[in-house]
Amino acid sequence: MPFLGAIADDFTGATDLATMLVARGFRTEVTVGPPGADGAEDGTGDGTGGGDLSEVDAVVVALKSRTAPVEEAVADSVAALRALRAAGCARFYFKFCSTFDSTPHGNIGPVTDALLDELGERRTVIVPSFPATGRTVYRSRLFVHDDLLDESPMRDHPLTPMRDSHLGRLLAPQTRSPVHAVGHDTVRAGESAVREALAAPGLQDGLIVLDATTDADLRTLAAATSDLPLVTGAAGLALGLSGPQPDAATARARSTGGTHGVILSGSASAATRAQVRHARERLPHRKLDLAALRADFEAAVAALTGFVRESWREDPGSPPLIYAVGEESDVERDTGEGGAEASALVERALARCAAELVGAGARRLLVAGGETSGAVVTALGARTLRLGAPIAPGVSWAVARTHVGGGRQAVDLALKSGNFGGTDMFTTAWDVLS
Ligand SMILES: Nc1ncnc2c1ncn2[C@@H]1O[C@H](COP(=O)(O)OP(=O)(O)O)[C@@H](O)[C@H]1O
Ligand SMILES: O=C(O)[C@@H](O)C(=O)COP(=O)(O)O
Repeated sequence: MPFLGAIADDFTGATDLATMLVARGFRTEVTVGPPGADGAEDGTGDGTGGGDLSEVDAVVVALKSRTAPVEEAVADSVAALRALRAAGCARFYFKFCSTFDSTPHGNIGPVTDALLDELGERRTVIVPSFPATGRTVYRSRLFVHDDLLDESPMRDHPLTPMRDSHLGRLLAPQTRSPVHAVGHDTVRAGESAVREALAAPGLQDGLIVLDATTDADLRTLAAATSDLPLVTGAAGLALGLSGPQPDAATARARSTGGTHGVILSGSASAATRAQVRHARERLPHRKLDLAALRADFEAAVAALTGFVRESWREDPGSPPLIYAVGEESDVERDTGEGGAEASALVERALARCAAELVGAGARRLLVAGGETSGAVVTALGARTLRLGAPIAPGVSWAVARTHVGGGRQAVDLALKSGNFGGTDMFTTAWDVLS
């Protein structure tokens, strides 16, 4: 029976948090949408990602709510919370992005307010820090490696441009709750000091931004907030939680053992572009040809899947790469029709390739990019992912039960956030499966 229920505002964020939970000894399942909705539990209980929730310690609901209209994000998050409570969860975690991706309208503030209302609670903490991926919070300012958030590449994010780094100022226009802060001096002084700070009469109501610059700080914060029914943050805070399994190995789902692999990258992030360039030197690869896809979508997809099948025949040990962006200039930047059309076309093409290739025998899929991952998981008809071997901070393999073309197939699937992973991830991720 799950104890911890989490709500993640995007797909890669869900597997990021789930990666951390498995490392902490929680058998963890990611559900696409609320558990129980649309057949999310298929009741097979066969350990391939479609089992019943009595076999897991934590459930992470993957939503697509980060940039959805506020009302939709709130409604989806509250529905997820209700489903998690109905599944037996007693503690809750709202996972948002470690770069606090949001606009002055939301969605982090309104969703947090709504979850508190639903639980009948008056306060929670805000902890985006995740030092393993370079995100730290000091005096309420969010850093991305050496840069303040608003001086990092997030400054020019197309959907959620982050033009401030002060979490109190970012949150205030989004929430009807008062916003407070507990600074790093208190956090460094340890769990009792933080508990004492949180016990202050002025902090019984509202959203409390907590500083953290190291993993040790996050362990302190997790311990000091263990009695809060709801916490919020990136995945870092979960490193201070302790699951019921004796170790991570016991908590992990076993790989399907399938062989043929493929990498599908729709991400335009700097980290992914470096991974693409590294892989191009070492793996069979094809770049998506947007003109060809526009001219004859079916023929262009068939050419790509044909290339992958041919690569498998020639060298079954080298997973081919299909990618959209190798250099920044590959992105069609038109803000009007052209840009929207290009990104939708790329998502549609990679999603179709994924479905066709699983039909053709692909059993290990590494997908780069949050939006891309959402499109691929949807095309594969996967309703649950049972987390397995870790690849890098925030990225793991998972066992997904796919429903493609009337057939059911368990595959190993890794969803990589654009910003995560070392340069050699596309060539080394497979090692932990074998
Ligand atoms: N050449 C391109 N031109 C325009 N949009 C593209 C191009 N290649 C990929 N995209 C789109 O960019 C978006 C990337 O978002 P995502 O998959 O979340 O990864 P990331 O956030 O790491 O860039 C997707 O919608 C994808 O379809
Ligand atoms: O917390 C994080 O940074 C990630 O889990 C995450 O949410 C990243 O989002 P995308 O870069 O849009 O995949």
